[in-house]
Amino acid sequence: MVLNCYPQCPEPDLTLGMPSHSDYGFLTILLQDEAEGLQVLHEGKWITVKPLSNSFVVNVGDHLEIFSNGRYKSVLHRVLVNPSKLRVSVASLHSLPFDAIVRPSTKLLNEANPRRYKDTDFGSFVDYISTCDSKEKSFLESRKLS
Ligand SMILES: O=C(O)CCC(=O)C(=O)O
Ligand SMILES: [Fe+2]
Repeated sequence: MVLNCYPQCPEPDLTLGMPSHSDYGFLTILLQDEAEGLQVLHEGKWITVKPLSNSFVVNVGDHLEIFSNGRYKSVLHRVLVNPSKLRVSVASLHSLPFDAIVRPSTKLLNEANPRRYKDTDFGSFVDYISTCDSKEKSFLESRKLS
C-alpha cells in the first residue's frame, strides 16, 4: 500500500505531483481525497478523474494487460499538483509474488488472437528500470512482441 501526499504548490504549471506512468501489477485500488489532481490519458488527452466521495478508482495495471493479451489496457496516468490544497491518496497495489511469471492466458489465444506479450516477471522489470538507456519506451511497451 502506498500513501501519497502532494503539498499545495503555488506554481502548478512548473511541476507534476507524479509523472506519467502505468502501474506495475494487476490492479490498483485508489482512494483519493476531495482535491483534484489525478489525470488519465484517454484518446491522446489528459482527463481529470473527478473525486467522488465514498468511492474507489480502480486502475488496470501492466500485468492485467499482459494476462488479457491486450484486451484490458493499463492506462497511463499522472498527478497534477493543486495550487491551493494539499492532496492525499492511498493506493492499494494488487499483484503476484515477485517470482511469479505473467503471460497471456492461453484461453484467450487462437489464430485470430495471437500472443502479443512476452513472459514477464519482477526480474524483467528490475532489469528494465536499471539499464542506463534513455527510456523512450515504457516497461509495458518493452514486453510487447513485435
Ligand atoms: O495520487 C494518485 O491519485 C495516484 C497515485 C498513483 O498513480 C500511484 O501511486 O501509482
Ligand atoms: Fe499509479
